Amino acid sequence: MTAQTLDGQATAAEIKSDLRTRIADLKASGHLPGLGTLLVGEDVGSQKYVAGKHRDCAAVGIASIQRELPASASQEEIEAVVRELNDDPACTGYLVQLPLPRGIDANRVLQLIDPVKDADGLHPTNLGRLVLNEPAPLPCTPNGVIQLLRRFEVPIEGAEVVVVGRGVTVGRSLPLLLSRRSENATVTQCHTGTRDLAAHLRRADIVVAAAGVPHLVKPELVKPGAAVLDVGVSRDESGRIVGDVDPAVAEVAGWLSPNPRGVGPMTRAMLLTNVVEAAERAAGIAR
Ligand SMILES: Nc1nc2c(c(=O)[nH]1)N[C@@H](CN(C=O)c1ccc(C(=O)N[C@@H](CCC(=O)O)C(=O)O)cc1)CN2
Repeated sequence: MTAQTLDGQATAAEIKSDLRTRIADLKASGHLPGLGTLLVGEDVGSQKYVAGKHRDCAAVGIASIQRELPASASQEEIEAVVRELNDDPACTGYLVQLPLPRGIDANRVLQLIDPVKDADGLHPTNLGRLVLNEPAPLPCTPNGVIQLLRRFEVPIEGAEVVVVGRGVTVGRSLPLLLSRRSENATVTQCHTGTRDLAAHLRRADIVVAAAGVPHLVKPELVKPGAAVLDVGVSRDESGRIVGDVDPAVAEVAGWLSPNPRGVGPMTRAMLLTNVVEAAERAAGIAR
């Protein structure tokens, strides 16, 4: 068997093309969406991701507001920029790029973001809304995973899903999304405390690997025909991405997301979607 590729790059391009029309409608009604980013420090990966987000904005017609601080910035300096972005009317949605430098209380920073402008869906109010099943901006990578599964018609209803990882941006909220009535999956969350990861993986219909452990998911751990999504990002000596999934899994799986060009571009497409939806809400445009 050779797995069907869950092509995130192509899917994200389709989503962006749909968003262009909505952005044109917003602009025609005098509402210009603007995405703000705050990048603290010089992490090369984070710089790349933020640059990609602004490239996407330029491509679809969203205005960009880029704020940067050095790695030495204090908690107070970071919080001051967050307050500025809250008050800036040109910035209709924004995010603070994670991770923040060591010593910074990221939760305090996230809590300061105006929930209405939370483009990442990571503000505690919006995560709480997700728990309560109320409308809220959805966390970008988890929503990107769901959209990729839906668009490639991977059966989710009733599926046994294993999510490996419990980080703030993916692992914590993905099980919440997958277990909503609209998805109806049965989800097992695995992490470093899981006693027999192999046993969980072998019975999964869908595996989402977001542990940050290179090639953690090997072909012999995957049920034939399963869908496998590779979210993990590690880098080799030359800076190339090494995912959580051994590429040889393609010989066993029914679907496999490449890495790069799988879930990463979908994360960015979902961010743009959140910005457009927030601008539409502000403009009173119902969808
Ligand atoms: N505030 C946030 N911080 C972080 C998030 C997040 O959703 N919000 N997620 C990750 C990083 N991330 C988004 O910020 C992200 C990761 C990967 C990509 C992407 O497009 N990757 C490309 C490859 C790019 C490369 O060559 O390095 C791909 O997969 O094809 C976009 C965004 C942590 N921080």
